[in-house]
Amino acid sequence: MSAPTVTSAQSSRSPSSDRPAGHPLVRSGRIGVLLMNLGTPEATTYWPMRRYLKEFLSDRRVIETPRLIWWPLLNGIILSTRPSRKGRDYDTIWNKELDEGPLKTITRSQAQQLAAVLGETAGERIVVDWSMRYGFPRTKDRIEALLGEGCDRILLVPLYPQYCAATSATACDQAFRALMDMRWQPAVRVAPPYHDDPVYIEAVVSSMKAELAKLAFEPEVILVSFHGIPEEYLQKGDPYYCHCHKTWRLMREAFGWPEERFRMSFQSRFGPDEWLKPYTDETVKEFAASGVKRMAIVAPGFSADCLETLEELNGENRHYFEEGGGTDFAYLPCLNDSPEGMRVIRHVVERELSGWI
Ligand SMILES: C=CC1=C(C)c2cc3[nH]c(cc4nc(cc5[nH]c(cc1n2)c(C)c5CCC(=O)O)C(CCC(=O)O)=C4C)c(C)c3C=C
Ligand SMILES: [Fe+2]
Ligand SMILES: [Fe+2]
Repeated sequence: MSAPTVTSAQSSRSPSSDRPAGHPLVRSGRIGVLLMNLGTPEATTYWPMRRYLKEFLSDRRVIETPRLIWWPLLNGIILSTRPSRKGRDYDTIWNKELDEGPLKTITRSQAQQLAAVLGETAGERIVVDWSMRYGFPRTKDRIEALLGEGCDRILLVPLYPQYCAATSATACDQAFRALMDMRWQPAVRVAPPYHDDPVYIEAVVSSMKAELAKLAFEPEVILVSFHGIPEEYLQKGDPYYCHCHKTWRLMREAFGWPEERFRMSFQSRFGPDEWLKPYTDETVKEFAASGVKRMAIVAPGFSADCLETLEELNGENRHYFEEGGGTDFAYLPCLNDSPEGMRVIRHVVERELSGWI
């Protein structure tokens, strides 16, 4: 397990002069910032993969199918076959040096870099940490660590530009569950989604332009791919589709390309239900079938590269395009811990800390 705490200082203040004899000393006066992402398996072998998928796919925010129907499916066919198959996919993108998924490596680096920049202005007052909704580091453990560091105010930052109950809300649920049995709860704020924030749009577009400038070809079409969700979640009121659509529209306007050359799609369909359309894999196959030879793909909904981008987009979908007759395929990386990516995280965090610092 990793040791994730990233602190910009070790000391804290306590209201000791107001404390009667015998009352326990609780450190206070500092502000915690918790970057929260999705999570990744601890290893690519069967049992760690199974534990990760079981935790993920048992989340009612992710799978809303009635338990009576879902449990036999999950514990029967899904958890006996998917761990090995997906473990092989994770093997292709695994960070061998640190023996972990790239999502973890990148999220840790984002937290470390954020701690460094906030430390320059706020000194010892701010403590930055990071946690995962599934697997490790656990949100509960990191919130307890922040309290131990003297944080009586915590800013929760779900690292999802577009809000979705299956990602942003479940990350917050996990944090709120940790607070439920605390006597002295910290004051808590939640950073809102940033799908239409000009700083985010500008960062995504300038990062894309820089990546495109490195290519030996100009794509005929750019596909903006977002992680999908079941269609039904949209009908039930989830704003995710609208957030994705707005991000795509603002990116296209900033990019200045017509709709036919700047397309949008949804990836990672799971199970037999209808998911948000158009599907990424079908769109890529259609491009190739209609004679497109050069394309680029980008996934602005992911704040860090992961299985869904490195393997599914840059592996699987590249293969579909080339197999269908395409000649040049470019995957444009996520913002990650790049200067543009850190500019976005810092901007969101500093804005949401206003009044606290
Ligand atoms: C089955 C339902 C799923 C929903 C709904 C869903 C929504 C959703 N997920 C992300 C971001 C990521 N998902 C990742 C992997 C992943 N997603 C699902 C299922 C759903 N996701 C599964 C089962 C998996 C694991 C891999 C697999 O078995 O296919 C990841 C990658 C994590 C990594 O370790 O690299 C991310 C990130 C979003 C943004 C989203 C809805 C908006
Ligand atoms: Fe997912
Ligand atoms: Fe996938």
